[in-house]
Amino acid sequence: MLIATTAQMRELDRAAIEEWKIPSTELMERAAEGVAEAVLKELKGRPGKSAASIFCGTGNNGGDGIAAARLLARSGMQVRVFLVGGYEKMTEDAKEMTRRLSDAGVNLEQWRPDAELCQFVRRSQVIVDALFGVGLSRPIRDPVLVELVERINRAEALVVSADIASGVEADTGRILGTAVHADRTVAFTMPKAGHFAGEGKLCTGRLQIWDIGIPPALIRQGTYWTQSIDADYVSAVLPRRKPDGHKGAFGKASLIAGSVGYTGAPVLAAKAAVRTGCGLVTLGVPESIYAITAGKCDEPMPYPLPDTKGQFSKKALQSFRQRASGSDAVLIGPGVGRAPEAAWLMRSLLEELSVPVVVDADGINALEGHIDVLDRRKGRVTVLTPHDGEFARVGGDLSGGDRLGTAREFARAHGCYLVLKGHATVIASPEGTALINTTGNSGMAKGGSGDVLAGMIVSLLAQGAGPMAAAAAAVWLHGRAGDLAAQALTEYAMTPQDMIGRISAAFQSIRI
Ligand SMILES: NC(=O)C1=CN([C@@H]2O[C@H](COP(=O)(O)OP(=O)(O)OC[C@H]3O[C@@H](n4cnc5c(N)ncnc54)[C@H](O)[C@@H]3O)[C@@H](O)[C@H]2O)[C@@H](O)CC1
Ligand SMILES: [K+]
Repeated sequence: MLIATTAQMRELDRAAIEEWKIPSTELMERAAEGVAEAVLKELKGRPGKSAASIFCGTGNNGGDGIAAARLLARSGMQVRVFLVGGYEKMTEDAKEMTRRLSDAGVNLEQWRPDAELCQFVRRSQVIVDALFGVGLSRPIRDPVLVELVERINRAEALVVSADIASGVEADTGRILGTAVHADRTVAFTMPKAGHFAGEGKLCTGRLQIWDIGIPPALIRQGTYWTQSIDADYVSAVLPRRKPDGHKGAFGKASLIAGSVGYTGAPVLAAKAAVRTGCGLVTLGVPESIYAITAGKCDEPMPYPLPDTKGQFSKKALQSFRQRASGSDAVLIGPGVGRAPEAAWLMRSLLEELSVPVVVDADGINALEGHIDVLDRRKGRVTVLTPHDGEFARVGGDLSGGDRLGTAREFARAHGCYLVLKGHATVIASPEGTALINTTGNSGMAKGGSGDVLAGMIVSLLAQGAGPMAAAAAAVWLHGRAGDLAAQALTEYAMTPQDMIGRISAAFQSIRI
């Protein structure tokens, strides 16, 4: 799904109102219909037997809530509508909705956490959160608001957020102060990054996009730099398989991985690469672990490279050149260790390889203090796959909490493709585009999971996918395989090996 920025949302609303002469109150009424419909659809009992507490801020998000309250009252629900903030601060449209509400016989009440109101909130089956939308501009600090957000989050009621969970920064997914944890979010016109990225994802609940009547022609005019990755996206970008292709037609991936102490990483990466479809997977490992690696590999082709004290030595470079010539894509780093010669090898490979290179784990660590090596690859394809710790080692600063923005900046500055792994993995390109993944679970946060992903990415690159396509498809399929493994085995017990076994089922869940 294409993701709009708050600036783009404002521009769409403005153009619809000023250029297309669509009354702003009409847009607000449509937004309210979306919220009311979501509430009524989810309601367990009959509307006449149900109560809703509707919390409204003073901006237009609050206006949406006030309008939704009228629609819910009309359905027979017992609604009480609470304004949080001063009446005089309300926008004109929100005031207009207040008049319409009062014409329908419902009053807008000032929120105060007294016993009687709190009692009503406690017995409400539904809470509508219309405190802040894309206009949230600073952290929520007002004690009345902070207490209210906590109250909403403690409540048993179904919580439906209008546009975005209040407290989530729409462009980043950061929580500003505190935030509502919604069960459902009805987002207007287009999704925002905050629905998918960072902690915002956890506050969103089930997301629904609701058309409020912005002309499609206006929406099409925009250039959207961010997208979420879903099954349709993956099936669109996956390299097609030629019916008459032989194994050479599906690419050769060369992996350089492993050390004494890390014998699993190379095998996991290589097996995942095979499972993801490439024709040939070769795997260079330090001599000391060759025998054990060979014993674990059937389809991938392992070979020994010179090592010293169990990690690659400088001599491995020459041997790798001979073995890996003709590769379509290379993966370096899983489990290679951090000894100086192994790190030197990682950097030397980056300097000389002209084919796409995926740099994972200790391959990334080898760039600590040597980021110039990465910069010199500008123009060649490099996919870096750090988790937060590795990202920090190469200068990625996540202290601001904006994973999306930070990833985008890094990719642009260093001319690489960045796969910033974690909850809602972000992928950023040197051109400034970014993707946010929607699959995966905490059962994947286990050693070996990253090796599987790296193998999947290099496999797709070898098959001819572009770097964004390869990264996006691999990340989504990897998460999907993880979700399927969790369903079958629980997040506790599932292993990266189990995920490799479910890559096939992940493929089956998309149109191919
Ligand atoms: N015509 C439009 O522009 C439409 C807007 N719509 C709704 O309007 C929303 C945007 O409305 P607004 O731009 O009025 O913004 P919001 O309603 O999101 O909030 C802005 C208000 O909150 C205040 N505020 C921001 N951060 C605060 C904080 N931390 N503590 C206390 N107060 C804070 C601001 O000063 C401002 O008064 C959208 O998310 C959507 O829900 C929809 O009604 C559709 C049409
Ligand atoms: K909201």
